Amino acid sequence: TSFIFKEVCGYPLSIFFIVVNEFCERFSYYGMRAVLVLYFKYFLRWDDDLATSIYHTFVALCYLTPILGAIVADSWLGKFKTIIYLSIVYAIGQVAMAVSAIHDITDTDRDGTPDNMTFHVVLSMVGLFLIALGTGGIKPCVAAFGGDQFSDHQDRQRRTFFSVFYLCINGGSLLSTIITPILRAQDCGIHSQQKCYSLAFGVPAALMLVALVVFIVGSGMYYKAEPQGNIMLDVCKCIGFAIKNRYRHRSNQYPKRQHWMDWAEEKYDKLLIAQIKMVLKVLFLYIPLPMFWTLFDQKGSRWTLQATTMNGYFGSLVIQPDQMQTVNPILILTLVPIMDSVIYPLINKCGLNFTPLKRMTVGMLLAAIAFVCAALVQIEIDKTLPTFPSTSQSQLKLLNMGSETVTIKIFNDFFVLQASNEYFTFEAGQINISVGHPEVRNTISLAKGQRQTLLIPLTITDEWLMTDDITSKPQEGNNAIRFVNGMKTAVNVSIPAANFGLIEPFSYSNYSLIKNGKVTFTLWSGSQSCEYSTDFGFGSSYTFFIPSTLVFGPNCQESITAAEDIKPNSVHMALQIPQYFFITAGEVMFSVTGLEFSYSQAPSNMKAVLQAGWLFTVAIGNFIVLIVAELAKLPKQWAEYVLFASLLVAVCFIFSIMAYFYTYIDPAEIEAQFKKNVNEDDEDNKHKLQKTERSNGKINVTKLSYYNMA
Ligand SMILES: CC(C)C[C@H](NC(=O)[C@@H](N)CC(C)C)C(=O)O
Repeated sequence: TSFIFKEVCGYPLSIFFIVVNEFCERFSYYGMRAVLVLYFKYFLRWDDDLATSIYHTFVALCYLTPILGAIVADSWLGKFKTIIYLSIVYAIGQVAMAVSAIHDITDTDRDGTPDNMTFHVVLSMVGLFLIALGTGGIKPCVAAFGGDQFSDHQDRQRRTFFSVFYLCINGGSLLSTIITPILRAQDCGIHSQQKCYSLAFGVPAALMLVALVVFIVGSGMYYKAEPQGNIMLDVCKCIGFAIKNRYRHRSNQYPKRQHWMDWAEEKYDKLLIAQIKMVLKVLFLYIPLPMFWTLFDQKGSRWTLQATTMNGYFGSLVIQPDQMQTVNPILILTLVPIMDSVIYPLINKCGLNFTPLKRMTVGMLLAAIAFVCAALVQIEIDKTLPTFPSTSQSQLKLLNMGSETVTIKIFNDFFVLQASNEYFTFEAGQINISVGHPEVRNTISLAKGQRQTLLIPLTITDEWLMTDDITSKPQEGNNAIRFVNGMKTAVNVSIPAANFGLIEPFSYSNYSLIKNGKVTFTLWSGSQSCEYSTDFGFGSSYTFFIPSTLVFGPNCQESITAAEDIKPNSVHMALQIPQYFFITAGEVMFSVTGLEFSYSQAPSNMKAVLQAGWLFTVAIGNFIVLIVAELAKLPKQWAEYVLFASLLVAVCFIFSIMAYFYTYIDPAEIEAQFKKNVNEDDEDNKHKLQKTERSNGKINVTKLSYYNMA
């Protein structure tokens, strides 16, 4: 096909449109993904489990659909048309998501909640399906289409293109993951103001349209390789025939052939057989690769959970656990240029031959180191976690509402207490407690595996109360707060984000989860009020005690006491930076190199197919996380991190052996030789092929005979 070829600084101008398209597309994808779980939870009102499973199913689908897109591109429509058509599907999906998030559409009673939830659920599921089809479908095509724009002698420029392409992915995703949560937090609506999910999905939809328009604008400048028929069908038939033919000739009387695919020679073109050999060789090399993604993708799950047990105060700046993930794209934006312009040239200068497969091996090792760092951080966190009771133990603390001294007697031991801020652990199911003079004795039954607080009333002859306390760290860095009312009148406690309700005299509220930062509680009793302000960190639990002596008014703050049930997180989130650094350095060496490697080693008619194969390793990696975590069920999180690191080191060892035996090829050169010799006698071919050997990870033409068996 004809196209206008323009070059800027040695690079085809067309790639400008491709990288801008990728930037906008990744903005659209990651921006939508950033608010998706919250949309499920707060708009569609799904529970956490359903929201999480649908989210992961969607992400997995996004890495399975590339196979479909690649087959359509390489066998039928070509990459250009596939990108256009699937981008339209993608944009429709994004628009469907934005529309599904407009609550006013079905809010007939105008109370701010949709009245026909089925409409919103169905529309958003259709939207997500179209997005998965679009984003996955175009992904292998865009990268391969970008690679196609370079001619055979532009190896260096093509490598730089893949680095810039990766920068755009991360630039787009970084911006959108910052912007869309801000948009979501705005209020919008026609009849009532609600959180603006429609805007948070609408902006990614607009960016996808921009991506499409930018791609179309560059249309006249692209080199568009024509698809060569239904290549995937030919490949399958050819492989099937080779296997059948080999089986038919299994007896020793038939001479062996160099490669099992050579058994297809009777029926299939030698060029096709050679191309299939190239693809199979690379796909074989891919087998160990999912393990890298298994570790890589735990940034969003295990590492974020780890961050929820850490302290996110960076001076006056507070970093939320899930925001730590943005460290990855930020580091990508700095590490890719450093690697390309400093580290790799330096390694070359030292005379080391740092081939793509060696880079990928080092990338895997760096990811394993990242997990060792994560394990070390986890050990530090574990030291600060409270010891919760085992199933045979009970824990008890006391809250003495009066001023009498409390004496606990267990067998022959005595404790003299006003109140206990610490939990006592008991193996016994019952304990005797004596209080005051004259003594009031009580036998308390303890609940196994539980933490409880014994509330000793002001008048000790009144009924004693036992509360069930929290037995795990509050989720997502929240703080679990409750109030005990020691007054003779009911008290209402509220903060702007939560209402603890009316707490009856000598009673207590349920726990409420509140975010970190400064919080002011307002206590009401009749027309009297009291304001109590305090600062919360991450992951703590407190029981606030309102004493009978509380005097409402400006100085009431001092009378209220806080019992710390669970200490706030003390290990700082900054300690996660080394693990992020190593995993991102690993990503640059593994993923950027792998992207380029998959392109450069693929035959011309199966470039997108190999890109899809590369992305398929990401999908498998995600499944392995689920399987290993489920099977291993290690009691300690740090042990699981060490297990994953060890598995990756083992896989890395296997990969390095496979890589050692891999010979780099130049598919274009091999294909050119075939085309040149197409009319010549096969026997002559063997001798005509040059036996030049260009190693250094580039091409080994002596291997041409391997692909060109006569
Ligand atoms: C193959 C993908 C996993 C690669 C790529 N992801 C990244 O570059 C990440 N560093 C982005 C980050 C925001 C998770 C992609 O194409 O999305």
